[in-house]
Amino acid sequence: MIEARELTKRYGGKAAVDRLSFTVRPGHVTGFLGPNGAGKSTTMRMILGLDAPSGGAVTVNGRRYYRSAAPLREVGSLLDATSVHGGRTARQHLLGLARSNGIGGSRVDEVLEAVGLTRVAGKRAKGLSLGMGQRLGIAAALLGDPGVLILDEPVNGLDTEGIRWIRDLLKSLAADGRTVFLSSHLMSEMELTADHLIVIGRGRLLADTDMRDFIETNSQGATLLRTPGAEAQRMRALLETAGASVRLDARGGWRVGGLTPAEIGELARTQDLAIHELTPVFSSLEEVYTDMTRASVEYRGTAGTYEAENAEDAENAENKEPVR
Ligand SMILES: Nc1ncnc2c1ncn2[C@@H]1O[C@H](COP(=O)(O)OP(=O)(O)OP(=O)(O)O)[C@@H](O)[C@H]1O
Repeated sequence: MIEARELTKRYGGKAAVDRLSFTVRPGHVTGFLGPNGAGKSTTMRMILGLDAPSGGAVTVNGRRYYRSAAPLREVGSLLDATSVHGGRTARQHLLGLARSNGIGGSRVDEVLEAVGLTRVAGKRAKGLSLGMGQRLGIAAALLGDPGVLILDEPVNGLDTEGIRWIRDLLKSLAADGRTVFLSSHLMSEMELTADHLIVIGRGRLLADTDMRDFIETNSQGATLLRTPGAEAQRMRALLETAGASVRLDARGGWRVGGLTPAEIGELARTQDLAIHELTPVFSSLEEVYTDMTRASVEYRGTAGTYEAENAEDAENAENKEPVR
């Protein structure tokens, strides 16, 4: 269990983390979301005792983590997979960590096997691919068989198979009763992996909520509509005339907003148009998250005029209560 209470970190005059309170519970995969610069890494570093809070406190299993006698047995973390001595082999790297934490050498072989690096265990870290380096970081996090895992962007650099592997791994670790806390900018992956979410923006809590509740409560209701190809444009025109928003859905068919499925069906009947599918759909995590954090985006490409566009949004967001 990780508990943050009024956790704050200031750099100069600026609050990178601003009175953040949340609890990360065992038995769940908790996703930690926020735009670039929102304060995720700073929060994780404070949990691990690598940065000192300017105010408030954060504990792991009720204690400040840096006071732990056998840290790797309590918390496994992956913050930066490239922070490995390039001249050491994968096995040497893990053996060094194991020794300094009183962990036997046989565990090193177990975790190498678990992350699929046994074949390259004798290879120097600087010769490992991005994905292999990421797996080595995950192996180090698992080394002490810890009850709490804190992973900053663990799928960074992993291929499709690797992403699926880590999804299954994290879910099974949570199902074993461990506390799993991870950040990622890959929303589609987060939607599949996490069952709870903590969302921050500009260092402040925006939401601390169950994943399904978050999506269902904040979704713009819409309907997926499929019609025979020959009638699609007539159907679209009919819906738009009735005031609906209609756009192509990535899965094929139209995504219709502003009308209920029953209203769509009745409209189609008036023009004798056939319907092959009419399914209520929720927004994706990405859509809900993008709406929620729009005001908190600190770094944005120049195609959007951020300062002017968001000044008012940001003010409104700061006065909002977090979603719980
Ligand atoms: N050592 C530091 N000195 C000064 N400012 C810092 C320092 N570390 C972080 N910051 C600032 O604190 C804010 C939060 O940064 P942080 O890296 O925690 O965000 P993040 O949510 O992890 O971002 P990203 O998604 O880009 O990794 C940013 O404005 C960053 O510039």
